[in-house]
Amino acid sequence: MSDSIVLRACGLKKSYHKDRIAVPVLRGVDLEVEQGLVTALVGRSGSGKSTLMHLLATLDRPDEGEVWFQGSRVDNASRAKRDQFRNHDIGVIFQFYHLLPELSAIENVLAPAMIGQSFFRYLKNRSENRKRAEAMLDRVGLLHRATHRPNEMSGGEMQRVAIARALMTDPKLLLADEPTGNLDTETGHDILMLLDELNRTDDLTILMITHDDEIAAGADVCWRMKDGLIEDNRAPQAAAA
Ligand SMILES: Nc1ncnc2c1ncn2[C@@H]1O[C@H](COP(=O)(O)OP(=O)(O)OP(=O)(O)O)[C@@H](O)[C@H]1O
Repeated sequence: MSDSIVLRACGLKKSYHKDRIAVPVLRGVDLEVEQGLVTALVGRSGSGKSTLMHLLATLDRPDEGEVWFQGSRVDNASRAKRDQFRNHDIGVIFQFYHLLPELSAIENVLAPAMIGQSFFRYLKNRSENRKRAEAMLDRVGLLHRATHRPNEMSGGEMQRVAIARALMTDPKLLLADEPTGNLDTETGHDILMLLDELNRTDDLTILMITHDDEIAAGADVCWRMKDGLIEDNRAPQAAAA
């Protein structure tokens, strides 16, 4: 794998089963994500984008094919290696934020540190973890909402908390599944600006799933998906045309 490719999918296939009948959703997907770029994966609803993202994040396993991260195969790695990959190497954000409703903003941001470290290590690093969580909330402009719970925040604020949480472990790659899909146009634009800034200033590599051609047009690279296959990979402006 070339050094500049952070994540690569080769020949990914996935079917869901309904009444013992296999429904193919991914039919042999090849995809590459280049270091330092914002890559868009664009396709219509039902084309298989979220299924693919789950496989890339090792939240689910492919029926066939491979997922490689920085030269190591992750789809069939040991549970410990997949945990390491999910908890440290990548950050994931979703359309509906997936925040824990009982926890405040800062507790949500701290959650990956709690999951990724042993209990005793977490206790030992408690003040360091807290400082990092505060810094991440500050990074997304929400330190003043640290003690607020999700039901006391707007959609845009919840997505910022989710981004801060994803940044907590200093990931090399951010996977974003329709990050603006639940937001009004202006708030969605603010979130895209924040992601763009994280890419440019913090050198965060981003793979963003979207059904919106206009959003894809803002990416450095655009992969277009149709019916469980990558249709093409071209400059985003051309893809949006
Ligand atoms: N757990 C499941 N069981 C059965 N079928 C599923 C399951 N998850 C997804 N599917 C089907 O797989 C296909 C692809 O779904 P997926 O969510 O990956 O598409 P998508 O491109 O992300 O769509 P959207 O933009 O609407 O989220 C759809 O036809 C969906 O109905």
